[in-house]
Amino acid sequence: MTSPAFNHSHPLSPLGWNDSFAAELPEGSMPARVARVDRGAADVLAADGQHHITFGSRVRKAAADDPVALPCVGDWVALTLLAEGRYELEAVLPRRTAFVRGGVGRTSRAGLSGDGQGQVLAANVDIVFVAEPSMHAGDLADLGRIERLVALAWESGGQPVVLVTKSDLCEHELDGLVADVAAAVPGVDVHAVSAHDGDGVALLRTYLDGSRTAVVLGPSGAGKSTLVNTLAGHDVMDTALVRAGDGRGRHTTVHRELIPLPGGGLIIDTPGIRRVGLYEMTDGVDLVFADIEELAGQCRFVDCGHRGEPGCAVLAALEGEELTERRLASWRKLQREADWMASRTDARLRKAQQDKWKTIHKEMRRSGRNRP
Ligand SMILES: Nc1nc2c(ncn2[C@@H]2O[C@H](COP(=O)(O)OP(=O)(O)OP(=O)(O)O)[C@@H](O)[C@H]2O)c(=O)[nH]1
Ligand SMILES: [Zn+2]
Repeated sequence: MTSPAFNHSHPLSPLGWNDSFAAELPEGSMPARVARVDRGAADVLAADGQHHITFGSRVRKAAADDPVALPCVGDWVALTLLAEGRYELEAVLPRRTAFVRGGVGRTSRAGLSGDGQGQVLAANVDIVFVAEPSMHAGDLADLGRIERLVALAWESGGQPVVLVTKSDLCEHELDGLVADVAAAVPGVDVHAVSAHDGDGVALLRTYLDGSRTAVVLGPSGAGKSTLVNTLAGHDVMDTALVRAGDGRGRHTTVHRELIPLPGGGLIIDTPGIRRVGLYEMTDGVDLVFADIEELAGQCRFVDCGHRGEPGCAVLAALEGEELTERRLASWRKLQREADWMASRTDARLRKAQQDKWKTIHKEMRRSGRNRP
């Protein structure tokens, strides 16, 4: 990730504003960050406080063509002052990262274009905390679920950080568990945290240095709310202190989804991002399973299915115990899901699959195999 020169003196710096966004701001407009979106209108945080604003005609038109163009929480937007003295949302500045649900082609990056079906759940998220409880209903942390959510995090363009939560409840050797988790997500930081003991919480804050924006993904009961409340220093679901970049904000009780933290940095917390499952996932899967992808590249046959073909490097690694059965199965499962997801949205692939099935059905009719 590029880290543009940071202008600490700008009143919006605490909300994550930086030179790379500033370079995209249309002349004569005012920057603001979207804290919440509600049917054609948004609550935004600007240097002079919070505004409730409507979308301009250009934004409405773009969104009608492709919902991915709709402003979403975390977006940086350009406001223009209308003659009657109120602001209007004139443009969404290019997103650096985005969580996009469905409908986006393989080639589009960070939600910049779609096929008319996609929805952006959160934008400009720098850090994706993946929370997985150390113990879950008597079971140890679920590695498969961690792999899936980390793949999703890579896919968004953000940096994943895995948190083994509720570490105080771990009935096994915690260091061993953290090592197992780390082995499942090469290149990703893994930390044990406990909101109850406060263990690891200070470390979490360091990821938000430089006014970064984070989300917390994870299953129900992983302790996401507890962590967000701990970082916010209060119960964010009840009242929120609306504070503009310069600290001169007003106090309101509006529930916002973009939460500036007292220690610096921001958290985006929405029902959609909490329920994030496995959406479009292609690059992300490749990154989480970079080790297997590399092995697969060494197989004798380029189209090796790793199911017993001669010269298969993947199965050799399995035999040599460099690779576990669990991890190979997890890779196959996520790849199947990723292909299926892509096939739903990639019209060309969809057509190819239809043709394939047509051929198969034709074959079946010819051979009489579909008859009882
Ligand atoms: N022992 C222990 N319990 C915790 C910890 N963090 C959270 N809990 C408890 O775990 C339960 C679930 O925590 P939540 O923060 O509501 O979990 P969540 O991930 O937000 O769950 P959903 O809202 O269902 O998505 C609550 O009863 C918390 O008090 C921790 O570090 N240690
Ligand atoms: Zn192979």
